[in-house]
Amino acid sequence: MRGRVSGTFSVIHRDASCGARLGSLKTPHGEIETPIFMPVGTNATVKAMTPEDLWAVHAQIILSNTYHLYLRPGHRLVETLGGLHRFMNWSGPILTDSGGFQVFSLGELRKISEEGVKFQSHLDGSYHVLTPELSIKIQEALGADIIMCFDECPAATADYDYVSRSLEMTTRWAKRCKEAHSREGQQLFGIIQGGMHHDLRARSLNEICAIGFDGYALGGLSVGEEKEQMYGVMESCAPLMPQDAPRYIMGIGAPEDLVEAVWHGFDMFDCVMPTRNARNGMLFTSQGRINIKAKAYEEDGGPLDPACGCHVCRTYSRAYLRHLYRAGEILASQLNTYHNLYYYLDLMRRMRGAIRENRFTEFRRDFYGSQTDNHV
Ligand SMILES: CNc1nc2c(CCNCC3CCCCC3)c3nc(N)[nH]c(=O)c3cc2[nH]1
Ligand SMILES: [Zn+2]
Repeated sequence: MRGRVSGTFSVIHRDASCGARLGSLKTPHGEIETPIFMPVGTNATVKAMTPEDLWAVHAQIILSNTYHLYLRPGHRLVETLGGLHRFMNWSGPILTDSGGFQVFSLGELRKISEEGVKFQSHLDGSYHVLTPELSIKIQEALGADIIMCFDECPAATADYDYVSRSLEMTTRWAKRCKEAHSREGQQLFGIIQGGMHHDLRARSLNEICAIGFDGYALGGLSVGEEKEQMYGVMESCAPLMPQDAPRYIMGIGAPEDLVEAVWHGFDMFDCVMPTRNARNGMLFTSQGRINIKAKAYEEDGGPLDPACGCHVCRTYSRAYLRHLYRAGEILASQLNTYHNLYYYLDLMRRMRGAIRENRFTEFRRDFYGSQTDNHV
């Protein structure tokens, strides 16, 4: 099975007790230490965070998206203005998703064919056709450091035959993406589908790896399946994936999912949870998740998370954060997002430390013990 195409990723250290590994991924905009969480920046912004805030919470790489930026403001405009890095003033690495998943989760009417996906914009109802070639052209115009193949992510309810036929089309699309990709220095990752069926996953994995990409993603997860199903796919796919290429699981996940995936040997993750939950007052802490709007915090002068070293936890009280949230203040989104991203990125930093010291299995056991998930 062919490994990666370019030599930008290296495994620095493996924890002998499990699949966890420490890696380094070089990009034109800097080097990424893995395992790493990638904050999601849908419309060329990580909502409620300035680039300075992102550096302060130790973000290394952020995500943006073909679907959103193609529809607004348009990828050619972003290209004319110097590309996405210049446009949003983010000088670190950027990864863009290929848009297929968003067409299915956001677009209104959509029709899938061998050519690509015809859809109606969720913004103004205009009709568009997104093809593998156009997706690659958009991502090249945006100037991301890592771009994704255009794929189909079947619904969790799709039956075996549908998933089987879909992965075959995703493989044909992956070949077209690799053909269409010509931007030097920009890495292209392949996406493995196959639903929750281990035989289909192995087939997709072998087909995608045979084409050869700079990195490999597990798609088709975190679409409403049971955790056991998600973990089962991780467990069966990790050993089959090239050892010396980055492994990215798309759309994952909750903190416990990240710990599980790193334990199995995955390197890169993205999820809207830390940013979206922050705006809804759902905050992650060393003792589990808390709902800051709860009355229990009305007179709580203590820090959000005593174990967190972030600016928010060193400066504001839970009572103040609750007040801001109930008052609908913009600052509530800013401070809550800042903390949640700091928590996620600090969790990744602590996992990297545990791998480096060969104690990741203990880290995983202690982590599950700490998350009382009190949901107050
Ligand atoms: C949430 N669960 C989930 N997400 C998936 C995603 C999206 C990953 N996040 C991308 C960001 C989303 C917000 C805008 C910026 C890009 C998936 N993407 C692709 N291409 N294929 C999947 O199978 C695929 C599967 C996914 N499952
Ligand atoms: Zn904090």
